[in-house]
Amino acid sequence: MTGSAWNAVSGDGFALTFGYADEAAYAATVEALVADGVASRIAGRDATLWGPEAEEESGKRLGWVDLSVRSRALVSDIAAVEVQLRQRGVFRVVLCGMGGSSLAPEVICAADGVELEVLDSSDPDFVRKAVEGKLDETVVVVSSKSGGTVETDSQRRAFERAFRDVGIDPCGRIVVVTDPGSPLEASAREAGYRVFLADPEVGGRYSALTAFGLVPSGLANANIATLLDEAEAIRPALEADSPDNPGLRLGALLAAANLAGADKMVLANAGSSFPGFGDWAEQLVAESTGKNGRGILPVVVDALDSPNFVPSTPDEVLVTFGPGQVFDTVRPASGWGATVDAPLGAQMLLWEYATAVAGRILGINPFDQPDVESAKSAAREMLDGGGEQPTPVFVDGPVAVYASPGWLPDGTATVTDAVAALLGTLDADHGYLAVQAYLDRHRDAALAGTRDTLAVRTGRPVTFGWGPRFLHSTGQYHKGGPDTGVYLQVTGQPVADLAVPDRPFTFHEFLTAQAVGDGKVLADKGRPVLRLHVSTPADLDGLRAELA
Ligand SMILES: O=P(O)(O)OC[C@H]1O[C@H](O)[C@H](O)[C@@H](O)[C@@H]1O
Repeated sequence: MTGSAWNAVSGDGFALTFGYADEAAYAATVEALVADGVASRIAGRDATLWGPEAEEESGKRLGWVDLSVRSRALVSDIAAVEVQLRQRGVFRVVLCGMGGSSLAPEVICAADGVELEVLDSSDPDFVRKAVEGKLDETVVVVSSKSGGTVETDSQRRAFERAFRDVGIDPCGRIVVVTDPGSPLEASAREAGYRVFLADPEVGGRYSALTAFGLVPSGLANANIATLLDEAEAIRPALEADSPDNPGLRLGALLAAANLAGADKMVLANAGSSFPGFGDWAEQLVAESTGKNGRGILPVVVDALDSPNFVPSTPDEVLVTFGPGQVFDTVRPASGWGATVDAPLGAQMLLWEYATAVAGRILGINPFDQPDVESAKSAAREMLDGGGEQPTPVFVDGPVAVYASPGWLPDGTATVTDAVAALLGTLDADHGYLAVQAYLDRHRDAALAGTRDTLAVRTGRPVTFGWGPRFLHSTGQYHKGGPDTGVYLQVTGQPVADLAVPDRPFTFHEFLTAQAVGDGKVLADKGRPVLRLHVSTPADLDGLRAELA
């Protein structure tokens, strides 16, 4: 790699390589971590590592370090339920849950090639399709750590109604995963549902190896014992106060690059069998570090030749997972890069360590999410009728255009000009564009291709997130991280709306309130937000062409 040093560490089941633009800064960072005994102190659940302000939260969030041992007992309990369900002809597993309560099982099941339907949406067309599936063969896992997430509660209500409508008692078909003492635990016990309690000392995005990751994956027949074995195999290396510790190395690299101005991490699959890992790591890194005006922005790309990876910008660290050795040919513009090769369970624990380490170096509490609540309360206000209903700035054919104040030139009258004006606000050195689509992520999947086209068009880092899924992942970074983002929201009319049983709002009203509420929080922070609202799902084709 031109202009940068290059190094490698490997051990039992893992191999990492690192490129760094500033070898001295990187080496000093690793040395300090070793001298301070950071790895063994994380393993020993030392809550003082992130400073006095973070201590209270850290004190109850370090239970993830030895889950590869403590979660063992769950494996047989889950297998017993799985066998019972299969004997009763129940083969379809649907998971209702947001963020940390669904991203891990999604990648675990995909890696194992087993079917798990993840319902992490409030889009009415998406929800309706899930509740109209083969209910006689369905078990629904309702996962929520807090037990108070409105999306998950609404999805549960929709399934309860759907089961009853076809004469199935939801009691034998709903399995709940939650923290002890949550409101969901109480209501689930009252309803007679099977309840798995998770470890309350593990935060959502670190919960892959708790009941949150294991119950839905195990019921879908993924090999969760192997996943725990993989994590257990790498644990000694991660707990060692050594410069060869891969968690220290990766955390130090991400933090040193960040301090040197490379504050975006472009993440790509280099031949691993778990391509969806990027979405899981995205939540872990973005929500853990994106706060107090700082942080690491994950930019998940589809392939090793995707724009932002090739070519990259000087503010990007390039990171791959899997055995591929792309840096033989690809040169990160920043000089900072890493390849991380390990099996899935090991990757998960390694990235958790690396994130906690990066948080310590950057002076960030990696266990809280102080800005997530703001979007939730703005959405609540909209639903209660307290929020001002937005009016479009103009309508161009099938697209109604909304803009936050202060950046759209007067007289703008076409989608083309509005998009060009938004992209024109991007800072050439540090700016990034976030595309946020509050749509049906299966039906409208082609829209995700706009990430690449807009990255080419702008020459800047571009992220793509489905709403409301991203609100529980990168949403924290967008609101709490550096003031460098510009935001393109895409919303639309559903084919048909759907009532949320026994609630005073429909799914589409809820989804709209989430988009408008989050847009308002971003706008209140002075960030440019453009919302394009299409009249029918078919109009998205035209919009895609417009964004190319
Ligand atoms: O599991 P739940 O309590 O329903 O939370 C689901 C998600 O909600 C919030 O958005 C948090 O920021 C996430 O970290 C969490 O994973």
